[in-house]
Amino acid sequence: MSIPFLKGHGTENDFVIVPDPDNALDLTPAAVAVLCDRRAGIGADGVLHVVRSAAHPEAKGMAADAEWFMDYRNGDGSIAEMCGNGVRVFARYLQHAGHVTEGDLCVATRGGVKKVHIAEDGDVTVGMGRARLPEGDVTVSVGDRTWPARNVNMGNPHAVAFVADLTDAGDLHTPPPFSPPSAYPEGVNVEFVVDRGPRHVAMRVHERGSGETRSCGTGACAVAVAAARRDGADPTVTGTPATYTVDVPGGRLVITERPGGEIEMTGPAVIVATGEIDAEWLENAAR
Ligand SMILES: N[C@@H](CCC[C@H](N)C(=O)O)C(=O)O
Repeated sequence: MSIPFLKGHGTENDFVIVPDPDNALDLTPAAVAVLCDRRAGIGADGVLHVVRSAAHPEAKGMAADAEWFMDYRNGDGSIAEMCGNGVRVFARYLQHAGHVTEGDLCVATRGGVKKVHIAEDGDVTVGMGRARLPEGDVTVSVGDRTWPARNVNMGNPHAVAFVADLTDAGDLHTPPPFSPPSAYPEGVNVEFVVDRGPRHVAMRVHERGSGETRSCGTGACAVAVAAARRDGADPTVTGTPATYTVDVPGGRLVITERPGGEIEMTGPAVIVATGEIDAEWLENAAR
């Protein structure tokens, strides 16, 4: 028996996409981890499990507003509240599969219903909601160097540190330690950021549950908000939108914070392959 899958990415944040409209698959954390394994499996930063909202216990309540639920999983099998690049790739999959056409649609996520726009030029824009900026001093470290970090919550937690050079972040193979240890009881995504020009920054990220990735959409939004506040821009106070260009190792994202605080993220989303997973292999490998 085989399980259809697709492979896609958004600014090289890559995903195995598993269409499962009726939520019939038992996609255990171990199964997700082997699918994402870059040597023993297909390889990806995470899995986008595509389920009809009405068929998923966590999404039933959103079914009237969004037909499809993005059941996102990190590469280690853990669950995250939200994945910004994932939503763009999810929308591209829905278009690829003929479930939607260009234009506006809604996607249910654990972070609520997200409005998406698929543009003619190939870019996909997602309404990411508002950022929360919990108070509290946090630091992140690499080796014997430590930086203050801004706490930004985009539905999932981020610690944003401005550094002099992106190589300061080291190899990012392991999660950068943060302090105080109680700051993120459920772990955190850590972004290291440098300035590239006016309202233009570049970042690297260590993602909770996936390691260093080539891009993180929620991370880019957190970085844009942290940079705006550092630069004295707060659209929720001034009523003037703030747009930041955020370069990631895998490409470029454009983030706009609107006067009401709503954040929009625009970037590419690509389907690169379709295939079949050997169900017997998956069952054995995930034991
Ligand atoms: N790559 C994602 C974020 C995925 C979730 C994250 N690793 C977490 O655990 O919070 C994005 O594009 O936002």
